Amino acid sequence: LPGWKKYNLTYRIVNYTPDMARADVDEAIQKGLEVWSRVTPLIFTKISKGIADIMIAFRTRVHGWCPRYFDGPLGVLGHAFPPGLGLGGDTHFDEDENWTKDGVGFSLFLVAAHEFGHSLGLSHSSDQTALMFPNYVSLDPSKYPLSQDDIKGIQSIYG
Ligand SMILES: CC(C)C[C@H](C(=O)NO)C(=O)N[C@@H](CC(N)=O)C(=O)NCc1cccc(N)c1
Ligand SMILES: [Ca+2]
Ligand SMILES: [Zn+2]
Repeated sequence: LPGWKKYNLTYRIVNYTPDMARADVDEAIQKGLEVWSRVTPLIFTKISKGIADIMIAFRTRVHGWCPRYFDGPLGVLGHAFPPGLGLGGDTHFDEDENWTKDGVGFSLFLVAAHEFGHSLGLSHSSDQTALMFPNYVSLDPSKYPLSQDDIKGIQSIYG
């Protein structure tokens, strides 16, 4: 199965976007993870140093040893690697985007929830109502962003 072999996962926010208050970034990431932990036995624990299962960073263009790169404003908003050692689970957000809590720009919460779907083993869905649909649809973040398709997908990995 393409998932993690454990339910207790750690995450670390390696750096912060200047677009938002740190507390708002922490909250958006935590809520993005909660979207998935609500429907699975998964437990996420935040650590502030060392190597976490899910390393989260804001990057631009070619960055570090990451095999994928970003494309400036718009287009690709983020990418995440499927479960595994090293880069596995890691999530990068394109710092050339305008990240926001509830204003102009892209909702960090919504994009994070989508990326974490990848970090947990999901690929894109053709269901237009799914969070894992390839294209960003600015849903009202307060609404429950998971569709039945998302729930079926994640529960097929983490029973
Ligand atoms: C080929 C991939 C590296 C594309 C990349 C993605 O899917 N990352 O997970 C991405 O950033 N796709 C954009 C596509 C776009 N510019 O509309 C996106 O918004 N993905 C994040 C997203 C956020 C929230 C909801 C949904 N459905 C998708
Ligand atoms: Ca971009
Ligand atoms: Zn995606």
